[in-house]
Amino acid sequence: MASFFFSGSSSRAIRQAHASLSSTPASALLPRRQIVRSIHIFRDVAPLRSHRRALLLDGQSVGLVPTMGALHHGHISLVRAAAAENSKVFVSIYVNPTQFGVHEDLDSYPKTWDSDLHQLQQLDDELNKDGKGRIEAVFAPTTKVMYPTLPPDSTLPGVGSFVTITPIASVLEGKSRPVFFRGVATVCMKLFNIVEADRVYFGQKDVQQTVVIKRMVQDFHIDTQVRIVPTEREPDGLAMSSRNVYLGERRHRVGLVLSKALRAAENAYNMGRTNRDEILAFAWDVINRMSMEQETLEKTERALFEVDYISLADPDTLAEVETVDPRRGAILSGAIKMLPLEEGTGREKLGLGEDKVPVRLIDNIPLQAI
Ligand SMILES: Nc1ncnc2c1ncn2[C@@H]1O[C@H](COP(=O)(O)OP(=O)(O)OP(=O)(O)O)[C@@H](O)[C@H]1O
Ligand SMILES: CC(C)(CO)[C@@H](O)C(=O)[O-]
Ligand code: BAL
Repeated sequence: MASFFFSGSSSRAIRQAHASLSSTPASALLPRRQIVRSIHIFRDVAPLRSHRRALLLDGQSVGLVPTMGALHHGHISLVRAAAAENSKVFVSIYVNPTQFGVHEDLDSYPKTWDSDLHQLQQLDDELNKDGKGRIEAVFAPTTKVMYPTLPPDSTLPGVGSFVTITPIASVLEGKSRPVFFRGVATVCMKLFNIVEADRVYFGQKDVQQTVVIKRMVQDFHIDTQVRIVPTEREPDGLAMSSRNVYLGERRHRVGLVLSKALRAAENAYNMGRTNRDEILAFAWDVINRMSMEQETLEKTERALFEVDYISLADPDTLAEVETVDPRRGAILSGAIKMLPLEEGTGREKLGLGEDKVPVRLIDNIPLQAI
């Protein structure tokens, strides 16, 4: 049975974390004496580093899974992938302010610390039984730890030490979220420097993030290998995402339009089409039909959405392509914004925040090279 061990934290942080843990039914179930092993929780850099150094001297390999918490099956699949090829897995949980624009959802970003720890603990018990690598540590830094000299700045051009990767970071997601990839690259550079992992794990769901991180690792000669793990989906096809907790059943059902549209375009490619307009027409057909259908419904029945982009792009540069070269493949991706519900019925299952929070959904499908 795994348990948690607070390593090198300030006493206040320890008390807070214990208070948080002790409120979970899971921690109440932990046996009092039979503690076989602990997952370390680090809040600061120095104790993590000395622990990491000991692992290095002991010949252990380390995989890092960066997250913003609110863990779901997508995150769990990343941890599984890390445990399959490293003896020790570090999971970071940190909601990084510099990747949120000033009007974005930093304040409402879901935080589920107790459930996150519980899931990691359960997974670690399972990994132990299967003889796989183990979850060694959770790194949950404070913002003062991550941004030690200046408070984090989400404005442009902004004040502080930043990593910028251009032009990849300015297209697609970067166009709508201009500070996003600067924040992601900056915090990942910090995490990579702190943990010095042999391998780092990212989800295909955030495809542009994977391209930015791979480029950063290459250009800055960071000594780690970047692994990309396939997108985990709900049974109906919706890509799992922490923000999905804000989708009630109506917005969830309508939000499926994105994965369906991308799937239709993928089918067109698989049937031999390579021309951009022809492939994307299949996606737009699905979207336009859903959009028109929603507009004809009553406010109590519909869920409106806005399309940000539907893209067909090169897998390495994310530059839009006119024709897919089947030897290279391509990335089909899209983003839509689910608008708040206008009127409820009083009978349907609502999401967190009663479906009043706008939700950005992103998804992508790699078109395979053949
Ligand atoms: N459905 C998924 N399948 C595989 N990996 C995923 C999935 N969702 C997220 N990840 C990966 O988990 C890592 C941490 O992501 P993050 O904590 O932001 O969760 P998220 O679900 O992407 O949240 P958000 O709602 O903010 O997009 C990233 O590498 C991300 O790509
Ligand atoms: C990589 C990451 C943890 C950086 O904050 C975040 O962008 C995410 O969760 O995908
Ligand atoms: N998964 C990427 C984090 C974000 O959207 O803020």
